[in-house]
Amino acid sequence: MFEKWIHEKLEDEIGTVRYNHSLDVMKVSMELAKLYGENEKKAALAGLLHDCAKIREKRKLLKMAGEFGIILDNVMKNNVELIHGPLGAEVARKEYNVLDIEILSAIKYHTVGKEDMSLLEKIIFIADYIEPNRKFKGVEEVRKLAFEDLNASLILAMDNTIKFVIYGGGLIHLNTVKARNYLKLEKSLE
Ligand SMILES: Nc1ncnc2c1ncn2[C@@H]1O[C@H](COP(=O)(O)OP(=O)(O)O)[C@@H](O)[C@H]1O
Repeated sequence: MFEKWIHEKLEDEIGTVRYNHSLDVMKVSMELAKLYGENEKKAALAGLLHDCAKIREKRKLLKMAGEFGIILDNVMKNNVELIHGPLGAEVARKEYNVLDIEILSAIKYHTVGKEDMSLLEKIIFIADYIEPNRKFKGVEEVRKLAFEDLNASLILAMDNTIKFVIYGGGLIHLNTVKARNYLKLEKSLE
């Protein structure tokens, strides 16, 4: 769907398993875009590139974040895996020539979310959570809900993630708390 070099570079950078996950996220993102009236091509590109900075080596991740001038908050310093969102937006812009700020923002916030998310941000967040190879407990319910009530599916996914992180003794990213609270308030006004 996109130029061959994009696919080749992506697979080379993040490995075949992550690349295949990205293709699945791309497909689900397009389905959701069609259902909820978002631009399918934008959803496809954001879905494809959402993990473009998913680098395993902690040192390389931190080095790149430094080079791109990304300011790390305490939660990101504690769990460097979370850096791949904001770093991904920078990599997508500089290395994959993505200029669309809505796509870049969807990549940036795909793991932790943010307060008052756009439709595209919501779609990429939930597509990453429900793509067909995700097998964890509770995913079925979120998967079903995503096609019936997008906001409700996001709340459930965020609740699950918050519980999962607490269970593992980790730090919850504040964006996720803000995103969840905003969605809950929004829902109560529906
Ligand atoms: N909102 C959050 N706050 C803190 N940690 C989180 C949050 N969301 C995800 N994490 C943690 O960050 C890591 C990466 O998450 P994610 O990118 O969703 O994983 P995956 O590799 O399955 O795509 C996981 O270990 C997860 O526990």
